[in-house]
Amino acid sequence: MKIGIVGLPNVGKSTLFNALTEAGADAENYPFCTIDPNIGVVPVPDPRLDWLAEIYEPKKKTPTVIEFVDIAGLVEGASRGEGLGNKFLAHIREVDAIAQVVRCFDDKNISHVDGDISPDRDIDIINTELMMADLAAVEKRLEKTEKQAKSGDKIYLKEAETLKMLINTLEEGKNIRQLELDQTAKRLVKELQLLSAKPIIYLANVNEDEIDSPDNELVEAVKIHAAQDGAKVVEISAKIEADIAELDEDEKEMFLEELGVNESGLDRVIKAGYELLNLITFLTAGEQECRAWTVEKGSTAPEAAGKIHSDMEKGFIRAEVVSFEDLKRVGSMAAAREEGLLRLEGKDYIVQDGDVCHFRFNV
Ligand SMILES: Nc1ncnc2c1ncn2[C@@H]1O[C@H](COP(=O)(O)OP(=O)(O)OP(=O)(O)O)[C@@H](O)[C@H]1O
Ligand SMILES: [Mg+2]
Repeated sequence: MKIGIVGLPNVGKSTLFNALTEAGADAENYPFCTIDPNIGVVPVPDPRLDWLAEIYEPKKKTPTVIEFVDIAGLVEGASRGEGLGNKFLAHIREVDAIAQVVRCFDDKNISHVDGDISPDRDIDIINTELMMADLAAVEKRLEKTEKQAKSGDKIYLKEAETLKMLINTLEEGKNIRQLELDQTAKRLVKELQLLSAKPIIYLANVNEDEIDSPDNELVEAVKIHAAQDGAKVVEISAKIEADIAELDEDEKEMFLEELGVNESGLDRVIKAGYELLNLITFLTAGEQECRAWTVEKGSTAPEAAGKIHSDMEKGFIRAEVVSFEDLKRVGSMAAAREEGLLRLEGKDYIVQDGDVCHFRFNV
């Protein structure tokens, strides 16, 4: 699951990306790897996993991860090929969700491609480029579909009708994500990898000394825009995050305390990204390893087991499940069992966020 960091040039995308991946490199035990200089694997912070590791004292503690992709800056006209636009847009097609970095910091030494600091205009430029790229993709597909529809085949007629609806939406300047999609539309959006259909969060990148300061007009502008898009805003200062990422754990805590925050901006970005991807976490615990795993919301117990090993899914018998909250309240797995909090669940069980699972299976 990948999140693309998108925005105009010089808005702080790489600074944020470096902070995210730098922080990841320090994560205990996690076999951190940079797949590509522009793709970073980032551990998802989870206090539940920390608690389990304290109780079990396992040899290994393994967080779950998401990937961030640092995409080069888009400029106005990207969808017409300006500034290597087509290549960068192709990178965005590959990601599952978009984090749009919006410049809200002021620094005369760092030039803005369009002159002054204006979150509203910047968001419009980026979203317009994404919509234009979508429009081109949909129009191209419509040409093909219209030829196929000449046969009178209902599937193609319906497809053409849907494509026209998508074109209308884009021409009105609306993102595809704002639409309710039927099956045909869903299929087409997926096949065409439409950019304006991807889930989005906005990251308001503010000056170091303005983090969480009230009445920041620039951040307000981002919030208004995001609300129209049904999206969340996370306020960060990529610059501070880059500095924090270089500290060791103790220094980090002291620094955050001084700033009066209990969670780094990076953690907020990672969590928001995780939610955006419609993912939940289940946990496994034992003396060998305590681990957090990712599944899509709505996954069944065998599907979750399959994340661990395909044999576990194929030979699934049942899952022993206790919710993390219950487990923490009673303090141990033995106590959870005694109090009847450890449930036996079958193959239709829908895994819930925070379930601590043990799978029984046959090979
Ligand atoms: N919150 C901030 N406050 C002050 N300066 C910042 C902030 N965030 C980033 N910068 C600075 O802005 C400059 C541009 O940042 P960066 O290289 O990360 O931009 P970018 O979006 O990756 O640009 P490009 O699209 O060209 O790759 C850097 O000098 C960086 O230190
Ligand atoms: Mg960059």
